[in-house]
Amino acid sequence: MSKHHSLLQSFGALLVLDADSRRIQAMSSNVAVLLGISLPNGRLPTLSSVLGKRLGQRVRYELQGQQRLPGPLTFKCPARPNRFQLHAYRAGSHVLIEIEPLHTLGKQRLLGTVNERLMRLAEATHQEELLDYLVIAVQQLTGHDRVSVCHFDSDWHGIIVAGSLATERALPGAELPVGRLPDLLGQRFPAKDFPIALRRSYERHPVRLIQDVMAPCEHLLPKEVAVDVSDCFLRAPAPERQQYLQRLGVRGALSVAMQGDAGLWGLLFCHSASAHPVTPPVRDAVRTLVQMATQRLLLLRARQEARYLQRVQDSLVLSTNNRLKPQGPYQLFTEHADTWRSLFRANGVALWVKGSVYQSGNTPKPEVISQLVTRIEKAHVHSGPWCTQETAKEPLTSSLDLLEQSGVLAVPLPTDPTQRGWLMFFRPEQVETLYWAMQPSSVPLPPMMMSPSDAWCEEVTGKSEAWQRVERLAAMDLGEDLTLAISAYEISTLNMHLERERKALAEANQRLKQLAHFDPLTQVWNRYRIEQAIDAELVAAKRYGAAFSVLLFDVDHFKQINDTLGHSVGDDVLISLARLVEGSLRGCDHLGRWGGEEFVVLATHSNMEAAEGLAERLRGLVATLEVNGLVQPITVSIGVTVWQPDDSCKTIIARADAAMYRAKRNGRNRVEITKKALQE
Ligand SMILES: Nc1nc2c(ncn2[C@@H]2O[C@H](COP(=O)(O)OP(=O)(O)OP(=O)(O)O)[C@@H](O)[C@H]2O)c(=O)[nH]1
Repeated sequence: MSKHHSLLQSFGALLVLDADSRRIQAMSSNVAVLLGISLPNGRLPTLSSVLGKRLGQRVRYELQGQQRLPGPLTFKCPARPNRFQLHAYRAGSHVLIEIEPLHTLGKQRLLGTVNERLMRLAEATHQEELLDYLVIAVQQLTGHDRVSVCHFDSDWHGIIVAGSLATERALPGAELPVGRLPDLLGQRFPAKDFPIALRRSYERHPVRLIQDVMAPCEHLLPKEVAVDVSDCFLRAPAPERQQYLQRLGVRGALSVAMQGDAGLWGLLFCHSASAHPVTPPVRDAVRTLVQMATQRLLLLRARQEARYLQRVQDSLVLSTNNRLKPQGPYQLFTEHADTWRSLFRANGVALWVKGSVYQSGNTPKPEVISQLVTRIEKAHVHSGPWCTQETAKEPLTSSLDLLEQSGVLAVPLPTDPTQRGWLMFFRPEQVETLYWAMQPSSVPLPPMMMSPSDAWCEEVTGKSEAWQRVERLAAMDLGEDLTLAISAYEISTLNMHLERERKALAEANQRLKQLAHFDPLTQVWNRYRIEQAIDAELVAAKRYGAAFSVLLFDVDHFKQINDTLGHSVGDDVLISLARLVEGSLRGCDHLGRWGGEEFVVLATHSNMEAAEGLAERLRGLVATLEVNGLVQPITVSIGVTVWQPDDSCKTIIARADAAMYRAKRNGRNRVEITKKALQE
């Protein structure tokens, strides 16, 4: 325990009891004076002689099994006109009772004032308005010379973001106003002014009141009792804190922590150049106002961030739009780069996808962007964004020629498992002048003496504006959306290729089928296909007894046509004949080219009589055929047979063939039939 911990500020008194809250084991040296009681010489008084029997019992009773009393208790001492308030709580193996005098300011009136101010705070719609109102309200309540709100940045430097000064009061007859402290608005305090121990202590005890930095301290008597008074309101400020406040010209101080959702957001300071008493109700009221304002502040910031994220969300139409009409990275980039630049307050944006670089605004050269991608890709393996606001000092970027860009925010796009894409935003250098109220370690001592009210000035160069947490979050959202959009495009392109290939395959299959089943010259079934059809008919006939017939016909003197008029006329004859015959058949009958100038007709559901009739009809039809260059009529000789049980394709064709030869032998241009099975 440091030495100053056994010293207490004189505006209140402290009693140290045993763990049962029965006996006083130590107390501050001012108890008798503060409460107006006389104490026995040389030994410690009883608790009831200091607090009265009833109050002592109450404290003991209410602290049983508890760490602290739920709230302060007030009491009166017969020798004093005012009332007192006490806080009781446990500290190690002791119970501590802190006693403070209550002044005569009407509590009721204070409550009304505080309520009215709370209402006003709750109505604030902007951070600036809220904090301005807070400092004015607190200043009016406490009457300190200067009330300021100090906000911590990510390096724990403090910046004064709101301030209120007392309106100048002149002493009667004096020319100069009293209690003048300089305005600190916009000035900074270095992180070393807020060491971690100090910040921790604010987290435990949000309120710190020092009524008079210079006031002599009260000792704890007897000194041998080891008491931890670090939780005490009344603990005396550490000597270094005292010196610090004195350097600031401050004698009376009240400070209240503003606790954010991620640690200490800032502090509210009340400073006076002279000693400044603050009554417990006022101190509690300030604490309530600050807490309320902090809540409101967090809410306003959360709303502002939500609005920003919503704007980013609204710009994320890519994934839905792109599903309907997929766009490639280039189109997406050209369409949206301007919006992205404005949302991320960047003056350049670049997209790197599979070695291609798309750029908009002020960006480094494409080859530099590619180099940067290679470096980040190696050094930054996780999926979050990477950023710097000081490219010249950042090892990854310091040797790259990023032109005037000092800030980079890069978001990985996992479009491909082996090679991620990157979306990058660039911000230029933003030269900034910082005013330090207390000298930071980064600024050398000023060349000339400065008055305490002057600030140290620091010119910050080589840095861009910082990338806010919400901007980094939004960039991740955008990165995910863009990844989806690019993937959708790649999938649709792949599908298009697949579809094209599928069509080509289907066409090839179709051609193959054509080649396998159709005669290339006449486009009627080929021999293979007509044999298949006859086989199928044979199976059906065997099972159901449905008779069918086969007609085999051959063009008469076809050789002569070829020889006299040429092969191409011969081809034309075969083509025209096949078309004519096929066109005249029933849907259930089939024509096939058997070979050369021989054709087969498969007539289903057909007996001999019907088949003979069909053959005669075809013979007559063929005779009407006219072919360019041919004078004489074309005739055919047709052999007809009908299905017999135990037929095979071979036997039925052989019978038709025999009939056809008979037709040839009997003078051509005629129909012959073979009814019975041929003799082997
Ligand atoms: N132009 C053409 N001629 C073919 C085709 N296939 C076979 N030929 C010819 O058809 C002729 C058939 O002649 P032959 O078997 O002697 O029969 P033909 O001259 O019709 O006499 P008959 O059948 O006895 O009336 C041959 O000269 C074959 O070269 C073809 O695809 N195109």
